[in-house]
Amino acid sequence: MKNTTIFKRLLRYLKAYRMKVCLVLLSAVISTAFMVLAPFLVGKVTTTLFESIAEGVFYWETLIWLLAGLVVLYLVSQLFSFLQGFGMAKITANVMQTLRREIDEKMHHLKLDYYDTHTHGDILSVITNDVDTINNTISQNLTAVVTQVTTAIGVLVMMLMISPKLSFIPIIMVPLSLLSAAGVMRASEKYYGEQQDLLGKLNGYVEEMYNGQSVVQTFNYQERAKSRFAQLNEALKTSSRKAETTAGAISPITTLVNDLGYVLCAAIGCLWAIAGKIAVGNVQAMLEYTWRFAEPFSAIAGMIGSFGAAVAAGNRIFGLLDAEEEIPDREQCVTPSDHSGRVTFENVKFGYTQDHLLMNGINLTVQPGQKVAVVGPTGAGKTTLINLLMRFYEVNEGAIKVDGVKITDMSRKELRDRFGMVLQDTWLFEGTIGENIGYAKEHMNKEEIVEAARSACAHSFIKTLPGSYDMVLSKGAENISQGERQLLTIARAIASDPEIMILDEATSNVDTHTEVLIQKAMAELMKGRTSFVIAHRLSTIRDADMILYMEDGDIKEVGNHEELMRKNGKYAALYLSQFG
Ligand SMILES: Nc1ncnc2c1ncn2[C@@H]1O[C@H](COP(=O)(O)OP(=O)(O)OP(=O)(O)O)[C@@H](O)[C@H]1O
Repeated sequence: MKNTTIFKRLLRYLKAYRMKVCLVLLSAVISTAFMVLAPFLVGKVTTTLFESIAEGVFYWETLIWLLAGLVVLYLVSQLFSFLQGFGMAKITANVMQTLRREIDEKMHHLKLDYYDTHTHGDILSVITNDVDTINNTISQNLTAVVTQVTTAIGVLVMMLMISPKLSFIPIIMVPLSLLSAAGVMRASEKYYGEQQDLLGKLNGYVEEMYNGQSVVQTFNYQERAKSRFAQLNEALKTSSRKAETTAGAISPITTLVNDLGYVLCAAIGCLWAIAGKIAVGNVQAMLEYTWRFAEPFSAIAGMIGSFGAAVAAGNRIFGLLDAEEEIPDREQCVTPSDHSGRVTFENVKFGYTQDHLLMNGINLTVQPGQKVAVVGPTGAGKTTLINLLMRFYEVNEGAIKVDGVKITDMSRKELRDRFGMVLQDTWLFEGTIGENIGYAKEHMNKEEIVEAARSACAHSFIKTLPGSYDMVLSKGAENISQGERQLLTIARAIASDPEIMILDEATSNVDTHTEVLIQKAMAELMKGRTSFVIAHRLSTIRDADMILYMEDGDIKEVGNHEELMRKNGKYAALYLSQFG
């Protein structure tokens, strides 16, 4: 996306507050203009004092008026500066709230492949860091640009009013200092680029080595790891030193050029004052203005970096906001009258990418209450079958029906309400055990929660935990064991009482006793419901009503265990490879 397009889109968010933005900018202009007038009045005070001393008459009245004028100037300037800051903070807070709301809303409608192609850290960084970067740029730099431009114009006007000839010195010196700074800046940018690259490499290396500490030790890789780290660290030190020393020269160079201009202005001003061509106070005011004239230019140059960061952040935010969305639900959704849990696949074709079909025409009918086991080697398409059933992805051709209605004709909520899922990846949130079980359904009472836990064989272990159902689970439920986590997710699924269950590899990584408990709980969960079980361990699915053997995205064999064993095909080979 072009930088100008990003800026225009960002500015569009301010459109809703255009009146307020105008008032804020007007306040910034007024505050700065009053500030710019101050040195002129201070100069007048000096001239009056000088004349009083020279003439031996003290001009009290003029002095009091001038000082009172100064107080008013400062007061008005600070008042408008406060109004500007207050107004801008309110506007940016509202704009950021809108931006975050839009991102959040978008995330609920994104096509699932967005999550496949972007890491969680990346998406999180958009909603936090990138929005924050925009926030800082709008709140700090937008008004600062106006303030600095007003200052530059105001100071220039004042200098030209006081002494057009003396004004030539700062007018020439400022661009000269900026040009010399630009040369040094280009050199330092190169070193900064190198530094960022090396920093990225070092971070990546450290992460890899620390995460894989046990592997590093197993392979006795410590010494090589240390020497590689030392190499990267040394290179980073050199490029950081070069970047910092070059960048460090910018400020002394520009200050020196501006200081020379200042001295020149002072020398000429003094000579002219002695010759009576200019009032003493005006020389003082000119010196002050010379000083102030350089400031806006270096401030704006400093802001260019932050505008660059805002453009990069905007690019990422709009990249997310423009990402393709899932197809919306139909306006007139159909609600199946039947709640039996019948599932059919009719000539379903599907591919994750346009140019490659994974499934080439799946046909399947599952009767209500049947237990279907899906087996096959890794990458066979077992998870994909479930993803399509839950409508996480859209089929390319054909139709999937639940209780006689195409899933594309139902609302997603209606469809997903009919399903319960117990996955290997047990998702539990920070909260009490009771809340986690009750999450399945609104307004569950304590008895219903305990009943669900009993059916899931989870009640007895929950009773032994400190706090029982009120025990608070930590993030990722790290304070209970893997098996206990699985029993809790089964209890939650039982509590939700869905008509179709999906169970994915729920019994891995647990001890034998817990595995028996989990199998009992799962049997309870599947009772009277249509269920799909994805299992690698074939012992658990021998009693399935239907076994689907999948390979390369298609169903190669269908039947119950005895039928498939008699067939002596791929399922039989897989079974025999596990049980001899
Ligand atoms: N999000 C995705 N984008 C692109 N390709 C994918 C995606 N998910 C899976 N695939 C590919 O589709 C094929 C089927 O994957 P799937 O996850 O359904 O297999 P699986 O049978 O569940 O495997 P496993 O037993 O290892 O979990 C694989 O070749 C896989 O690489």
